[in-house]
Order: sequence, then structure tokens, then C-alpha cells
Amino acid sequence: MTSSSTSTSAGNNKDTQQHHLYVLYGSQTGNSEQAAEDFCRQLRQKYKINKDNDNSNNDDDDHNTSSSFWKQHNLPECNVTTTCIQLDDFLELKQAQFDGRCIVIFVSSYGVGQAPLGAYRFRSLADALILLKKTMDDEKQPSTSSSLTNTGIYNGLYYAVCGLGDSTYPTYLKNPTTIDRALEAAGATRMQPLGKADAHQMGEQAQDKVIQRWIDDLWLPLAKALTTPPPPPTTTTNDNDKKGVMDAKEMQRQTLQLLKRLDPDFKITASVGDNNNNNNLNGTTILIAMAILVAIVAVLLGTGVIPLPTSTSPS
Ligand SMILES: Cc1cc2nc3c(=O)[nH]c(=O)nc-3n(C[C@H](O)[C@H](O)[C@H](O)COP(=O)(O)O)c2cc1C
Repeated sequence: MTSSSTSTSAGNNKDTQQHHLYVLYGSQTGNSEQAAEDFCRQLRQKYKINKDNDNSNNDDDDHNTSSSFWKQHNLPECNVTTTCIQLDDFLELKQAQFDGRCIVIFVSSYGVGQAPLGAYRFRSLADALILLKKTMDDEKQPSTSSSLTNTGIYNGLYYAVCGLGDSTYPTYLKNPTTIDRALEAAGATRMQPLGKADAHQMGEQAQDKVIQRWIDDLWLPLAKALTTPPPPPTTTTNDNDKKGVMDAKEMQRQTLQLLKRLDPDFKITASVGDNNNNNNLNGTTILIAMAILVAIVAVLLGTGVIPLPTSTSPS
């Protein structure tokens, strides 16, 4: 499936902050996809901005108080839009646009601890990020090995992963665990611990109940992450210990570069291509080059440097 849906938590007001959240999923039999969609639907209710003291429009849930979630928690009011999309579609169709500073992931394990449908590419990205981190750690001097380093690609990105699996498999939650660790290894900040929703459990520990509790626990850390002003951005990963925030465009560029290295067939659209790659001619550059060429030919013809073809009349 390659569909995505975008929705918003509230109407627009000029004083209201605007934030965008990608809700990503990888799902073989639909459980993670359902959880992601439920999350987006609940977010619209939870984060909605109520008009002050307007209780006339009573909804059938417990969130319809005169004070919004934001006010209750003393946070600046936010209009949060979400895009619910498969993990690999985020990389391929959205070209890894990390512009919202936050991502929330619902993903299962399939096969033997492998990725489910629509998450293979994201999993290979995760494996590569972990390998990159390991290589960096191995190269570090023993005297400094105690200080944590990361690849720095996702410094400044907030994330949370809810994993779905089945504890009867020896590879229980292997895929969500790998993705969770990879994002941390790349410098992203975990908003809350990995969710462990086990299809084998019943009662209070049943998969859907665990997912709902994980979602309920996320509202506040997510709201804080969305409204915390980011430190000044950096475009370098050289000094990882500085933990400077990576510019979103740079996160995107480095992710796409890595994906291209993992799979040379991976398509990077021209508009988000490698900034350092001068082979990326855009439409304007080509038009200007053509205009200059036409002007040069006109001058050469006008000055007689290039003779005009003489017409021969039929005898
Ligand atoms: C063929 C098959 C393989 C599975 N492999 C794993 C596995 O390796 N690790 C795990 O934790 N769960 C495994 N599961 C359980 C699923 O992850 C679990 O049912 C989950 O709820 C599916 O969510 P989804 O519909 O979003 O894919 C497997 C299930 C099936 C049917």
C-alpha cells in the first residue's frame, strides 16, 4: 500500500504554533497500521484547541473541557497536522522529509525478526545506522570509549516507537527494537521507551490495551517535544560530542545519500538531491544556458563570423 492521509488537530489562529508530525507504520496484517490510524484520530481530539469557555459543542469524549490540553499543561497552543504513512513510503515518496522534528512509529516484526510489508527499506536504513555507530565506536580510542557518541545524523529529532510482536517467537520484537536503537544511534531523542505490544497476551496485557496505554503516555512528552524551541542548527556531524541539532534538510540529505549507497536504484528526486552534487541542473539553469547559447549564435551570425546560408534559385 502506498497511501498516506494528512489531518489536523485544530483550526488556524495567527497566534497558534503550527507543527507537523509524521506517523509512520510497517504492518503485515494490519495491526500496526490500525494503531497508527487510531493514534492520528485520537491526536485530533487530544490536541484540539477549544474556544475559551465554549462548552456548547459537546463531543462524546472526555477531552471536551473549556481548557485545551495545551493550557492544562501550560504549553503554547499548537495546531498539529499529521501524515499517516508507511515507513518506506516516507523514504521513497516523501523523500525522508524530517521537517517536523518529531516522528512516531508503529511497527511489527515478521518472518524471523524481519520487517513487515512496507518497512524493508527503513529496516535496512536502521541496520546501516547501527553499523555506522558501531564502526565509529570501534575507531574511538579506548580512553574515550566511555563517552557516548552517535552518528549525529538525527541530532534534534524526537521519536517514539511502539513495537508489535508475539512473545512465542524467539525473535520477539526484533524489528521494532532494531529501529528504536538505530534512531538513538543516529542521535535522535527517544520521547518514551519502546512500546512492547504482545499478540500472545490477554486481559490487561493484551496487545490493544498495551498500545493504548503507550499512546496515552505519549501525549505529554510529544506535546513538550513539539513546543520546545530547538537549539541552533548545525550542518556538520564532525563533532558529535557537541550534539548540535541537525538541520532538517541536512537530515534528509544524509538519509537519502545513505539509502542511495544501500541501493543504487533508490530514486532521489532532483529537488532534494545532494547539495554538493553540481550535476543536478534544475530547470532555471537549463533555460538560462539555452538563452545564452541563442544570444551567442545571433551575435556570430550578425557579425558575419558565421556566414548565413545563401539561397540558390532553381535554374
Ligand atoms: C509468519 C509470522 C511471523 C512472525 N514473526 C514474528 C517475529 O519474528 N517476532 C515477533 O515478535 N513477532 C512475530 N510475529 C507476530 C506479529 O508481529 C504480530 O502478530 C503482530 O501483531 C503483527 O502486526 P502487524 O499486523 O502490524 O504486522 C509473526 C507473525 C506471523 C504470522
